[in-house]
Amino acid sequence: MDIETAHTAVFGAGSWGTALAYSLAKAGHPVTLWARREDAAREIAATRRNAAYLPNAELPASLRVTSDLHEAASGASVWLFAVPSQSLRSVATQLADRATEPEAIVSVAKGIENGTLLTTSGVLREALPLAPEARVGVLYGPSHAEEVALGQPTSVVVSIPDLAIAEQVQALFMTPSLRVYTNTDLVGVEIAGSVKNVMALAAGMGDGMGLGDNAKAALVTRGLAEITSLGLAMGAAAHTFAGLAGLGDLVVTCFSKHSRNRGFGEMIGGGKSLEEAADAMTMVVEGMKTTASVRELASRYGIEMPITEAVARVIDGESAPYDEVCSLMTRDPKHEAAHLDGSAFA
Ligand SMILES: NC(=O)C1=CN([C@@H]2O[C@H](COP(=O)(O)OP(=O)(O)OC[C@H]3O[C@@H](n4cnc5c(N)ncnc54)[C@H](OP(=O)(O)O)[C@@H]3O)[C@@H](O)[C@H]2O)C=CC1
Ligand SMILES: O=C(CO)COP(=O)(O)O
Repeated sequence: MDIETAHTAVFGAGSWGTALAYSLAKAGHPVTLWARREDAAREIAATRRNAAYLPNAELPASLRVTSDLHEAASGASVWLFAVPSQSLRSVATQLADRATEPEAIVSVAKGIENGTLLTTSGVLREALPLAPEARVGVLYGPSHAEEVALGQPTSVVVSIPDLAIAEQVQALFMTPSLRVYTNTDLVGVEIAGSVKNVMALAAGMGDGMGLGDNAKAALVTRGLAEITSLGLAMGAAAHTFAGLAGLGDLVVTCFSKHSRNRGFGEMIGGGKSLEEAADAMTMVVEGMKTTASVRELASRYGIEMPITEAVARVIDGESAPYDEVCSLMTRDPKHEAAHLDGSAFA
């Protein structure tokens, strides 16, 4: 891939797809942004702004926008999927016939598909069977779109099985304000980046209930223990959970004012019903559906995930956030590193 001329198709014109398309275009790379609605594509193209999802970025004139999926894919060396994880399959399937064309296929959607329990690269491998598996991966890490659009320093990680391709994608996305690392532990990066949304819902509930910094620090730490134990059981490398997709993304999502997952949790913790909170959201809250998938994965791999269970019970309307805090605090005593020594949470 010639980094200077490589054309990227960004599928999904929400906040993250728009921010990444903006970053690439501003760096001088050819980019086409696909929006599923024709009116949205027309408005973005005409105003050079995505008023609904990322109003602060003025999109370069070079950035093409279309609602025609095949037009967006045409001639692209990199396919970047930026639609919600539960919609990824339906979008990718439409491109199945031409999946041999791109040199890299990258998901930035963070979630675990309901039913199949697949991570997003797994969904792409199934939806695009003609694509060589070594070219399919993810770009994850602590990266709120609003800050990327402002050029605030941000570091992310690209994970694609073929390291040479990962390094090309790394070079393509690198700018002075967007630093990209590589990591070949795809399952670890995806589990870390997806399960953190469950923890961010819990962090937000704590914020809504007025819990303090001690509680948030404990949640992040024990949340990371849960994520790590699930990831290790699924074959991930331990170092990933201390990296950008692990600790990095967990911290930013649990603390940031920009996080939709944390914000949604805050409304629930503050006493809003699930319906009221959903009505107040205009953007995707991935953790809501991913929680059910993570709960099933925990059961499949025999991993105890008490925070995930607590979030799932609140989402299912089986209990209230404060009751779950009390239950978590009064569980049986444990060794802090039980999840690392193979004895699991006996
Ligand atoms: N925002 C961020 O800072 C970051 C987001 N991510 C991840 O990126 C993914 C996308 O999130 P984000 O851009 O923030 O989401 P937004 O809620 O900002 O936008 C969602 C976008 O997806 C489109 N969309 C929704 N449903 C479908 C569908 N069924 N088919 C096709 N397109 C659809 C929406 O189109 P329409 O307007 O027509 O509904 C909209 O363009 C998520 O997995 C998220 O976790 C990752 C890192 C950072
Ligand atoms: O993944 C993200 C930041 O890295 C975005 O998180 P939210 O979806 O909670 O806003």
